[in-house]
Order: sequence, then structure tokens, then C-alpha cells
Amino acid sequence: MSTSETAPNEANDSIESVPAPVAQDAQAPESRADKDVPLKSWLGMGASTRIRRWQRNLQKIAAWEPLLIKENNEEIRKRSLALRYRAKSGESLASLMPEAYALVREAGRRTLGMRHYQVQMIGGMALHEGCISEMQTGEGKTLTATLPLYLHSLLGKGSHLATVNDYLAKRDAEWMTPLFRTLGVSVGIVQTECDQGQRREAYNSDITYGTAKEFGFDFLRDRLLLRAQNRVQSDFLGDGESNFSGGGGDKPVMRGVHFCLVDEADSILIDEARTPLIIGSIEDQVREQIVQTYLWAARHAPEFVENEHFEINPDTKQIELIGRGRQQVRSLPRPDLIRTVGLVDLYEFMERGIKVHQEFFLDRHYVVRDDEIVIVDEFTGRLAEGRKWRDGIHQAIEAKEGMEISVPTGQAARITIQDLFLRYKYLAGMTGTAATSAPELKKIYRTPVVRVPTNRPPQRIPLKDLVFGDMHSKFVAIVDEVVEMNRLGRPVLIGTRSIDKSELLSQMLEDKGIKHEVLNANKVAEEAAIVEEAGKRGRVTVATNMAGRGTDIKVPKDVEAEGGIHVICTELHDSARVDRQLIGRCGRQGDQGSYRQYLSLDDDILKNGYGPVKAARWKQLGADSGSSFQSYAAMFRKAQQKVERKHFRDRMVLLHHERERKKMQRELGQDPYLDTPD
Ligand SMILES: Nc1ncnc2c1ncn2[C@@H]1O[C@H](COP(=O)(O)OP(=O)(O)OP(=O)(O)O)[C@@H](O)[C@H]1O
Repeated sequence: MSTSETAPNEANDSIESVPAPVAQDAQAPESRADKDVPLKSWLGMGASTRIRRWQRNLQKIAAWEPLLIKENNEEIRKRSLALRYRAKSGESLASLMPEAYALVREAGRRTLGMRHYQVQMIGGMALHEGCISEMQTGEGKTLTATLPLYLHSLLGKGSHLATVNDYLAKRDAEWMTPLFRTLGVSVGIVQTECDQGQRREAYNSDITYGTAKEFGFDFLRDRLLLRAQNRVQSDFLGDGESNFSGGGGDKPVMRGVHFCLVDEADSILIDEARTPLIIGSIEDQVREQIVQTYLWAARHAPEFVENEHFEINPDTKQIELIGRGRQQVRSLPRPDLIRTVGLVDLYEFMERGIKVHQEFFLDRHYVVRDDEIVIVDEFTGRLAEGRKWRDGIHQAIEAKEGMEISVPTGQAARITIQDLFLRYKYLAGMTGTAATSAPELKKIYRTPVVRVPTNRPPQRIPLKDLVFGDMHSKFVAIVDEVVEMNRLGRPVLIGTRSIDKSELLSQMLEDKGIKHEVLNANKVAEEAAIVEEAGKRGRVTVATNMAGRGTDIKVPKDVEAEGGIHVICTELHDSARVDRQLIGRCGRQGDQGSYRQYLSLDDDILKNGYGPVKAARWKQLGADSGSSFQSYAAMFRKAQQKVERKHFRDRMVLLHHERERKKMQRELGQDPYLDTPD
């Protein structure tokens, strides 16, 4: 992976923290809106070599600013094109980085009214060096991402941003497009509903936004396609330099895997990594296309005449179309469905059709029995039950006899998230919550976590955890707290673990006459709109923990003055990261905010962490006794750690099995992604 321009693996510890900024950079231009980090305050604080390097780079970037600010858009674009030229001529990205990042910052300032903060530049440098940048929620990861995405796009090999859902991919891409456009960089978006053509176009763009899932499925579909076209010769898809062009017929949509920036890295690289991405079989439409092509070839094969349209190779006995035969193929009417089949494939289907028409005869070479073709053994004259001709001959005969065509259901293909992302030559990630997963991220993906300081000091206040005997008494207390916050005019965001619990809580709020919105994870786009409003005075929003992720909650000044948003976590999630994501909805960008964790002895986390027997005992205790349960608070966090460790083990086991399987299959000469056991 690494060249002189990257040094992803040099940190020995799992997390490296960049010291927090404290005052304003005296040299920055007056026009900018943010308060820059004083470089001096970072020096002499035991900063690592890497951080010192970044500090020097910050100065280099800043030095470009007075010049760029005076240039017009056309000059900026030309500068960007010149950078691309230099990158393609072999200049290292590391040496181009200061100018490139300065350009991106200037483009952001002009088009989006957002000039990258110093901490975002630091985050961007960490990303360029193959790290996971841990940036608190609301610190502007979307804008930070533009830096390494642009830098890597200069090489013209594709620069991918993988996020968790279609909505975020589209939103972020559209949001950042004006910035990229100023730099002459094209942006593509892959969405679940995109067809192959749209996907290809998106991947051909300089920068492509999409979900990890779609990237994985496209990788697998391409591989299946190449296999179908006999073009998977070696394990070349992951070299980042793949050239898929050439050959007829359908082409793969991706053009290799060069750089990927994973947003919400811990969710994608860790939480989602427990289940591999699997394509079960050939899609219905592709299957139907194959069937139709066999039928089409069988219908027209009798029209082809030896030596006029085709010849029989004396050595191989293969049928080979000649010029007029090919012309005849091209001029034949084709049903709509097979219009997209490549010519080379059509010639092959036709040659097969002719072969079957000329050389395979009913009741001599085969018989039809119970709607099946059964081969007659040419030596013994007996029926060879269960045997099939290969290379599509069997299917061509079925087509000729007007029988159901036994196109194989398709080779199941699978890839783990780990494999998918490790195939990228350069990998980086962003997250708000990597702390607990730092060792795992480093071990599996070789991506050290760098903790980037916040632009403004955080002011989020944690309130004491409260423990109750059962869910009902917990919910009653929660409703009381909502009433109290409501009275103060502060907005409240409540996170629940499941939809039915959010509905129950909603009913209880309703009974108290508290106006509120209920969200669950089904309608991401609508949710985003509601979550955005959730910071308004007196708003109460009940959501499952997934809801509103990645959405910025706008807090009006007067609400902010009264303490900002209050977040209520009704239960611990299996993963502490998800809890922190919810908490991160308040106190964004140094705003005020507070949060409280509510717990009860019948919470799922106890069952998941300690097992059903112990959990039942506590549940009983909670139901029977009316006393205080505050002393149990620590037990809940321990349960959560147990569950996290179990999930970690599951992921390691999956990784181990996958590794072993792949090794074995490679030894057998199989493709580990396509020749998958069911
Ligand atoms: N340099 C900047 N100047 C001005 N505003 C900025 C800047 N960077 C980010 N913002 C603003 O900060 C807000 C949060 O940005 P963004 O949604 O990218 O944060 P995030 O880190 O992705 O948060 P989350 O983790 O919740 O997804 C946005 O409203 C954005 O406009």
C-alpha cells in the first residue's frame, strides 16, 4: 500500500490525539469566518512527528490562501487541472497536497460559504495518510471529506466515498458538488435503484459517492459478469489499476478500487462487518436475457449455410462464422430484451445454435424424456442419465427442442466488508465514535485512529444515569423529565431501542398532552427533515437510535442560550457507539447541550450481556422491590462491554473462516468470491 506519500501505519498506539486548539491564528485573512488554530500552541506539547508535519503543512496551505483568494473561478479551475496533470505525470500526492487542500478550501469558501477550519484540514491530512479521523459529531465531516477525495481524484483512478445509506450518499454528494465543480471535478452518485448504465457513469466520475453495500454488490456483479465472459483470469480486480475495457457485450461498472473514504467508519467497518454481502444468483432479468438469446439463436440457426455463412474448423471441428455470417447475425431481428447483448456474445450463441442444428439429432444423440434432454452415450448406445453437455450445448439443444432452458441459477457470490475495503489501495475513514474500536480498526484495516480536536470546546453536559426497576417506571420518569424541559423551552430528543418502545413512549407523552414527533428508521429522508427541526423551542422528538444519523440539528440562538438540546437515552444499545451517536445530536460544534442515560432492570442489554437466567433474576427484583436501584448502574455498562466483546469475537471468527476458505479455494484454483459454498 504505502509509498513515500503515505505513512498509515507508523503510529504504535491505537489512538493518537491532536492537542486541542486554543486561540486565533494571527496570519489568517480577515474574510474568513472561523477561528483558526494557533500553530504555536501545538508545538512543544510533545506532539508526534506526524503532528508536527501536519502543522508545517497547515502553514504551507495557509501560504497559498492570499494568492488564491484573488484569483477568479476560471483561474482556480485551471490551477486544479494543472494539479491533475502533475499528479498523472507522477508527482507525489504528498507534494501536491498543500496546494490541493488550499484550492479545496478556497472552493468551499466561494461556493458553499464554508471555509475549512484548521481542525478540518488536520482531519483531511490524517485521511490522506490512511488514518481514521475521529471527529465529534457536527464537526463537519462532510466538508472534511472533500479534501482527500479531491486529492486522490487527481490521479484519475476514481475516489470513492462510502457511507451508510443512499440518502446520505446523495445528500452529501449534492451538497459538495458546487465545490468540486469549481475545481473541474465530476461527481457521481450510486443509488440502489441505479441501473448498470447509471452506475458505470457514476464510477467513471472523478469522485463517486455511494453506500458500502452498493460498492460491494457492484464489485461482485462485475466479477460475475467477467466470469460469465471468461475474463476473470487472475485476481486482478483489487490492484486498483484494473482496466475493464475491451471485449464485447456488457462491461463491468467499476473501474478498479483505488481510494475509498469510509464515512461512519466504525458502523461500516465494524458493525456491518459481521455479515458478508451476498448475491444469491443471476438476477431474473439477466437470466431471462440468456434464455431469450438461446431461443433466438435456435430459431435462426437453420438459416445459416455452410461455407456461405460459416466454416467448420478442420482441427477443432468448431463452427466459425465468417464475414457474411456475422453480417447475417447483425441483420437479424432481435427481441428488445437481447438488444443489449454484445455482438461477440451473439456470434457465440449463434455458432452454438448452428452446431446443435447441424450435429446433434433427436433420438440419435439424445432423447427427450419427462421434459428433459437425456444424452445417448455414443459408444454404448445407452442413456447417460444425469449427464449434461457443457459450454451451453445442452441449453442450445433445449432451445431447439422448445423445452424449458436450464440456465444455471447463477453462481452465488459473496464478499465480506473486510475484504471489500482491504482491496482498496488506499483506505481512510471518518467517524465520531471510534474510541472503543480503535485497536480493531488498526488490526484489521491497518488504519490508525487519530482524534481530531473540536473547532470549539465542547459544552455537552452529561447528567447522572438513572436506574429504575422496570420499563414502566423508567418511562414515567422520562415523561416527567420531558415535561420539565418543555417548561424551560428546551427541545428534547429521545432515543429508544425499538419502534414498539418509541410508540409506547409516544402514547405516554400523548396522555400527558405533550406534543411530539415520532420517528423510526424506515423513512430516512423524511426523518432528516424532522430531525433538522428538532432543535426548535419546545420540540419533543422520539426516535429509534438509528434515526436522524448524519443530520444536522439546527439550534436557534435563544434555545442555545437556555441550555440547548437535551438528549434522553432510554436504554443502552448493544454498542456504545450507537449511544454516543445519539448523544452527539446535542452540543454540536461547541453548542450547549445535555444528555441523560435512563436504565431499568428489565433492559435488553442485561439479557444480551449476562444471559437470560441472570437477567430474569434482576427483572424479578425490579418488579418486586420498590427500592432504589442506583447502585446497579455500573452493571449495565459492564453488560454492554460483554456484548461488544462477543460481537468482536464473532467478527474475528468470521474473518478467520473467510481467510481459511479463501486460502483453500485459491489452492484449488477457484475464485473465492464466486465459487462460494451455499
Ligand atoms: N468550515 C465550516 N464553516 C462553516 N460551517 C461549517 C463548516 N464545517 C461544517 N460546517 C457546518 O457544520 C454542520 C455539521 O456538518 P456535518 O453534517 O458535515 O457534520 P458531521 O461531522 O458529519 O456530523 P454527524 O457526525 O452528525 O454526521 C453543517 O451545518 C455545516 O454546514
